[in-house]
Amino acid sequence: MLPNFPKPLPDHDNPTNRTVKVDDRLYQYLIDVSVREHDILRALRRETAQYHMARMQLAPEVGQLLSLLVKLQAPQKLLEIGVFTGYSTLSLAMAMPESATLVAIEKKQMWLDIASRYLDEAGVLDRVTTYCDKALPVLESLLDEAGTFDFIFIDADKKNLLAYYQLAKQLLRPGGCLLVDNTLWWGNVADEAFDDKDTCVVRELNKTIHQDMDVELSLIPIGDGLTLVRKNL
Ligand SMILES: C[S@@+](CC[C@H](N)C(=O)[O-])C[C@H]1O[C@@H](n2cnc3c(N)ncnc32)[C@H](O)[C@@H]1O
Repeated sequence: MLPNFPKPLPDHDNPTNRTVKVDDRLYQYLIDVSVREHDILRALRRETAQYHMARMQLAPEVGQLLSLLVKLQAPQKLLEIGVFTGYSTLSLAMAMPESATLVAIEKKQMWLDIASRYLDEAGVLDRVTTYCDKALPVLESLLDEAGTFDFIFIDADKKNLLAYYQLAKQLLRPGGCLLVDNTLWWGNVADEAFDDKDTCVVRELNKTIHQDMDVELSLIPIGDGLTLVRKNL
C-alpha cells in the first residue's frame, strides 16, 4: 500500500546529496572516535610539519584507510608512486603481510631519506624497495612485471596522472586494487572557474576512470578525495 501522502516525484533522477559536510568540529570528532595513529606515524607527521610542503602529507584518516584496505586484501606486491616523507609508505608497509614487498617511487632523495629512517624504525625497511627517480621511466621499467602487482597507490605529480593510471592498470593484476589520491582536488574539479593544468588533468582522470569498463570504482570524499579502483577479473 502506498503511504497517504507520497512526496511528489522529482522531475529528474539525479541522486540527492546526502554527504555530510565536515567542518573543523566534526573533523575533530571523526579523528577522536576513529583514528588510531601508530606512534611512529605520529612522530613522522610531527617531523614533517616543520617543512613548508607538509600539506602534501597524507591525512591520518586516509593513511588508516589505506592500512585497513591492505589488511583486508593482504596483497603480496605493492607499488606506491609519490612517497614524500613516507606517511603512506609507512601506512602500507606496516599493514602488509610479512611476506609482502613494496616498491616505492619518489624523485627527491631528501624525502626518501626521511621515509627510510622511519621505515627502518618500524622494522619494514628491508621489504621496501625505493627508487629515487621520476616515476614514469621507473613504471615503464617495471612493465616486465605487468599484471603482478596486487595493490597500487598513486599520489605524485598531477601532470603525469593519466600516464600513471594507464601504466598502473597494466602493472595491476586482475582483481587488484588501485587507489588515486586528490581526486576531488580541493573541490576545484567541480568548479569550471578553475582551468589550470592540474585541475584539468584531475578532471580528465576522473572522467577516464568513470568511463573505463575494465574497472569498478568508488570516489570516496575523504581527505582530498580518494578513488578506489578494482581491476576486473
Ligand atoms: C603529495 S606528495 C606524496 C605524499 C605521500 N604519499 C605521503 O603520504 O605523505 C607527492 C610526492 O610526489 C613526488 N613527485 C612529484 N613528481 C614526481 C615524479 N615525476 N616522479 C616521482 N615522484 C614525484 C614529490 O616529490 C612528492 O614528494
